[in-house]
Amino acid sequence: MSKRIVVALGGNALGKNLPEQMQAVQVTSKAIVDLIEQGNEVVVVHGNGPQVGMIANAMTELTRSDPEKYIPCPLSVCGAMSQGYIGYDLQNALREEMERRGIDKGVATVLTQVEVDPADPAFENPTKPIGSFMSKEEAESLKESRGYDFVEDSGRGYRRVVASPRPKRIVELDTISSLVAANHVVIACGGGGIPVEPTGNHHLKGAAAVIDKDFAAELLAESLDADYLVILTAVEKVAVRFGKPDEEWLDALTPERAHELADAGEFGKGSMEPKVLAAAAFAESKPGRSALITLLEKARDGIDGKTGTTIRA
Ligand SMILES: Nc1ncnc2c1ncn2[C@@H]1O[C@H](COP(=O)(O)OP(=O)(O)O)[C@@H](O)[C@H]1O
Ligand SMILES: NC(=O)OP(=O)(O)O
Repeated sequence: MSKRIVVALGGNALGKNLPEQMQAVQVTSKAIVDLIEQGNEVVVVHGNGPQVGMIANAMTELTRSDPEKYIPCPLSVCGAMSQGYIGYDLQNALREEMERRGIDKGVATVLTQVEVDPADPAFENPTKPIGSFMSKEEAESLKESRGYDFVEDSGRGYRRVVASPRPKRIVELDTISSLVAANHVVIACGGGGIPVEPTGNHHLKGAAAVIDKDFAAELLAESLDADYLVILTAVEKVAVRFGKPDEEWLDALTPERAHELADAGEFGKGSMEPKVLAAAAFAESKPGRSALITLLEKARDGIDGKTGTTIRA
């Protein structure tokens, strides 16, 4: 039976540079078009951690090269740039894959703003890893020279961390909804959405943050009354005791169990934890809704119930 599916794609699944991204979106598009071919309505949300970090770094280098000539670029604008260039590649790869399979559907990227609360405590406690992975020494040197915060990210190296407030409202929701209703494939809320704060006079002010795309995808899935939230990442299943000799991969979780395990610190902060919490929130938001966390290449098998971790009430 056809379902409305919101697919959240990990930023790390999009490659580390432009040529890698170009290749990665081919694989990604095959997985997504598989779902479209089965008759599902698909809305795509992508991450931007590595990409927004790279853009912010490039813009900072530019300003440092000539502070008279180049003014600093806000993180919200770096987020907007990442939505544009990831959307550009993803939109083209999806269009090409659909054309190859004879699927006649439009595909559009909606530059999406997402409201956050300026009083969100996340602004005082940066947790969102962005940019490339680096050694402890490199991280310490950048902390010293630029004042950035760093964290060790799930055994893969050190990464800069920035504030990651919870998404409150999707500004362009009506536009996204109209495109979905008109049977288009929509790419929206990229990088969790451009974080903005309402000012009370119609202006939306960019916030210095990167929203977690799993939480934004959850909000979008609820707002569009989707049936299924599919979070595609670099592991096939969620684990307990992840990376330890007695690691155990999980086929299924209830939202209650997901919360218990998150409280026990089983999931990487800023990596697996937001995915599990977003999946649990969606599964408990309305009877019949469920979520899946799996490997990008296994999306179809996951939806067919053959793999992945399913979160269902
Ligand atoms: N308990 C866990 N189970 C599985 N993976 C985990 C767990 N804790 C941390 N991780 C890490 O989280 C990663 C997924 O997060 P991340 O790479 O940030 O996602 P994204 O695909 O959105 O970029 C996995 O590849 C794995 O290294
Ligand atoms: N914005 C965001 O959540 O990006 P990642 O998926 O790359 O972490």
